[in-house]
Amino acid sequence: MESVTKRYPDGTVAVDQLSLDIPDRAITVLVGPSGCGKTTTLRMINRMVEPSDGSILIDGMDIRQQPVNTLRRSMGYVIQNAGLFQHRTILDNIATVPRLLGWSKQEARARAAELMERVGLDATLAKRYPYQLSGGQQQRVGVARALAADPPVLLMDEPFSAVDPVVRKGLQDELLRIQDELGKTIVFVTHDIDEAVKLGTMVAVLRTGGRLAQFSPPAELLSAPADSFVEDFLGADRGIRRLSFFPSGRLELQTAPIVGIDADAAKIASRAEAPYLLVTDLDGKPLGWSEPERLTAGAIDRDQLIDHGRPFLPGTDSLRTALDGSVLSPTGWAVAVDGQGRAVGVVSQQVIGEAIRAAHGQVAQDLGVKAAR
Ligand SMILES: Nc1ncnc2c1ncn2[C@@H]1O[C@H](COP(=O)(O)OP(=O)(O)OP(=O)(O)O)[C@@H](O)[C@H]1O
Repeated sequence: MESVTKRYPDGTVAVDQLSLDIPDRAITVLVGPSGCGKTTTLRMINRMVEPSDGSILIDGMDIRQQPVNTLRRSMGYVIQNAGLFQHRTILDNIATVPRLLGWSKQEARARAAELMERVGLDATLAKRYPYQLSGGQQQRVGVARALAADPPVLLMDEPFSAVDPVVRKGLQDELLRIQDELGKTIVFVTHDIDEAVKLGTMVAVLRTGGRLAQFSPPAELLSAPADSFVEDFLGADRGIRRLSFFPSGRLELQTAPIVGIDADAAKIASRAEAPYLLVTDLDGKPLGWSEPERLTAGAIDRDQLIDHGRPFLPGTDSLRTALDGSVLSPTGWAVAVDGQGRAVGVVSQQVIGEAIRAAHGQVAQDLGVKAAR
């Protein structure tokens, strides 16, 4: 987008000289307060709204150089409340665009069935009508319909705003999974900064009047908000949320404080220096903490153990999850597990704190290098 401005006939400037370099095969999120011009920006990309000034290029070509129908066919469009055709079955809703493109009914329905599976909809829903589906299921249908003709670009306007937080999280995870498989160029509008940070490869924060406040990867947004508007918009627990982008894989784990529930007296005695021991079942899965002097060899009482909090997977989970585990555990130690849930080590809040400080230092250094360039 090159200096794109939209002035509506009544004089409202919805978007003001917006320039954005939207990366392909990634998710770019437009976020900002109500009325800041997000929807207008999105609709200018598929020419539902024409810019008053500036130009929009895709792969270097001005979008005005091709017929509007050709342009729109290359772009799936998903809106809040899915916007499904109420009188068509789910399968036919999804098959709409392939049918418009001249596919046979059979081909279009086969494609629709494939997409239902891809977006996590059970095949038994195919014959139902939209009103017979939950809000979350309807949104999945909306996504499947937008993907039906396999467009390279997907425009999504607050697609998950109308569903409850749990369903919303499921839809977000599903979108990330689908994106991993399909690699579309997605422009996603939301007013929810957490959604933006979770989904975006790049996040454009807009302020009222359609002006760009910041355009950054989410980790950078959280680390270095451009000004007080962005900082306020990011909210109070920015520091904690930022930890989601720091990996936990390099945390130094201790294995000495781990003992099996069948541990004998000698073993318990050999570990007595640790303030707490993590007791595991015979498969190695964590059961809880205990102070070594409280453990009776051969007869460890599960009911006496202290809750071990939520374990984390080193390498997969972030430092935020590790810290959360340590905060939830009354001992202040977090438990690391493998994919099977077996304890592979434990780590203290102090060590996590050191890792956080090191990660902050690294980010500051990276940002410094970038600023100097
Ligand atoms: N057709 C129109 N005519 C005049 N003004 C309009 C028109 N459409 C939108 N606007 C105005 O343009 C501004 C931006 O609207 P837009 O819908 O793009 O914002 P938004 O960021 O998507 O808002 P929301 O989060 O509330 O959906 C608002 O002030 C809005 O009132």
